[in-house]
Amino acid sequence: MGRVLQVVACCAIGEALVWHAPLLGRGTRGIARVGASSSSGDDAMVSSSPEGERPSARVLLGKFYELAVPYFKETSEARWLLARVVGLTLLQSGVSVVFSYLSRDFYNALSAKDVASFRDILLKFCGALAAGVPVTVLYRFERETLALRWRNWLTRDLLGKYCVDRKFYEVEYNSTIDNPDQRISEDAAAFAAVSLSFGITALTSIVDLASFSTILYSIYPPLFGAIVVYATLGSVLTAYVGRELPDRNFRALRREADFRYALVRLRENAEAVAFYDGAVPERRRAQDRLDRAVDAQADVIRTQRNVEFVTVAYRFLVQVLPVAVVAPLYFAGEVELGVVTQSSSSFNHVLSDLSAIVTQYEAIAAFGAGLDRLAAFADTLQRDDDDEEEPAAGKPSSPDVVLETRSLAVQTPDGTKALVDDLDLELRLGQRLLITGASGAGKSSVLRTLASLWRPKSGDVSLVDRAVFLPQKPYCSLGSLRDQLLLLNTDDPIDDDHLLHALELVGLRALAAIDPVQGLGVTKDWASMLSLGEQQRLAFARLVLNQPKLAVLDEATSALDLDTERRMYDLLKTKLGDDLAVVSVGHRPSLLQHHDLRLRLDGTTTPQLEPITDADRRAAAQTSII
Ligand SMILES: Nc1ncnc2c1ncn2[C@@H]1O[C@H](COP(=O)(O)OP(=O)(O)OP(=O)(O)O)[C@@H](O)[C@H]1O
Repeated sequence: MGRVLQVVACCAIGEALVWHAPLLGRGTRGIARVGASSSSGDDAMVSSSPEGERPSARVLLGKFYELAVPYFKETSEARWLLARVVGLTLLQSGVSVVFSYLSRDFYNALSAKDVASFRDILLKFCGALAAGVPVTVLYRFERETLALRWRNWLTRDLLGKYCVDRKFYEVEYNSTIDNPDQRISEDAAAFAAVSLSFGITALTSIVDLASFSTILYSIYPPLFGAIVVYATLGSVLTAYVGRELPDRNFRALRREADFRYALVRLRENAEAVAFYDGAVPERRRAQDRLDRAVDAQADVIRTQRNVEFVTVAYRFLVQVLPVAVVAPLYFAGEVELGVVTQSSSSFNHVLSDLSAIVTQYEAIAAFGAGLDRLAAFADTLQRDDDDEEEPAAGKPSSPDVVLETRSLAVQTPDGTKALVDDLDLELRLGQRLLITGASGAGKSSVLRTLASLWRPKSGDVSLVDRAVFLPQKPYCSLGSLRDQLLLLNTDDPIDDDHLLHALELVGLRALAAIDPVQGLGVTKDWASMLSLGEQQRLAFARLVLNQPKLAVLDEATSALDLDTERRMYDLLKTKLGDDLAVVSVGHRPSLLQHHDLRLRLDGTTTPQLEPITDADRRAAAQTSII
């Protein structure tokens, strides 16, 4: 019975549902995580709950409330639209009742061969059509408009929370949430459409139930009793036969997402897999996951078959049951033929209102799964909001200081690895600091902490406002060549001559000539078209255009030849000179030429800060790595 209540609590009645299993299974892990390892057959990818552990009806209802209500609380337009939809829903039910009576009179006139009444009813029928058609059309239009606006609001709300304070980074690296992209786009849209569908059908059902029950009762009270017994029996029997269905549905969704993720990994890493000749293990892995998904789906369809034995018999029986109950009255001449047909159509109406579990068992279970996913995502965004303050850096104590750390201790976000202890650093305009150390020593982690991506274990970081970080992996946004150059200058207008000059300085002027008509407006998939070195040079062009006070470069020249590396650092020197401080991370000895201070992470947690001398530079020139 708990399962029955759970399903009923999700919503009273459902009709055509769009939130289907395939939709939920359409999963990709976040692109940034594609290179990361995924646990084999990890079923915890789709839902926030572990396999087999679905939230209770009460929890689901709470989640539904939290997701659904804010839109209607916050915008008066939403309330008006909802009011219109509710009004049209009631009118729509009224239209059904009117047609039920017209149909009764129609058949009565027909069986009595009463031509005058028949004509009269045909006229009434045309009048009812004139009123009923606009109601039906507008009902659907307003309802879809509301679903669209609700989706828009919900998606914007999630997107806003996701993009604020680098939440996308938190979600990607510090949470168990998979596929945030899918949740923001597809799950939010499905939530709005399905919730509305459920809400409206629930309302329609209540109104229908009241009006058609009255009709049934007025025709013949035992008919009303028959329907209550029939619907109750049907619902209980279906819930019992299909009791495994929600869990099996959940499992099938997870495994489908697992399978899709294996394919996405292959697509995203196509070049690396081709170089490694790794298609065979990738295929084996994908096939394993496909097998698991197919097994889970086979379980689902077996259970569905059993449920269908009940539901199909139920639907067939209802064709004759009301007529069979009223037939004795008709044979006894106590009611006319129209009453028999009206009782049949009213019976069908009431039955569909009472038969939520029978008709929508699978759909409601799928809705619960989707709701759980979306709510878990919203919770994560909200939880981070309620957490302690973001680890924002303070401001340096003096105008020519661009970066200061006081007793800074750095550790990995999970707290398992202490990387740096007690770092005191003061960097002034014009100074150039190189951070060196073995792979895995914590160089990038120090930069992440300086950029406030990671919370310091202890100590403070102060940073000028105009600081720019270039990550190890170059980044190109979607958009034109101009957009790539202005990535750091989204607010300042910069004319095309300056942009072209910056391209010239980094040896990429030819990019503006790819399309002579569009010039800087040319749009390509820059990340896959440009070589790694070209993307790194593009990043230097951005620096020149942005003119920051502090540039933090994480192996930003690793893909460049030594000559180009020198030209890039010289460019910063000639263009920005003493108005810029630089912090670089790198392994190459050549980098010593471009820096005057060195922070050595030598495997202990105590970093060594030292000036770089000419002797160091000469000695380093004899080695291949520093
Ligand atoms: N999000 C994370 N969670 C847990 N450990 C992490 C995380 N990110 C990095 N680490 C670990 O922290 C250590 C330092 O990583 P970091 O990227 O700072 O090294 P690095 O010195 O920059 O190395 P490389 O020169 O190879 O780029 C590594 O052992 C790494 O595995």
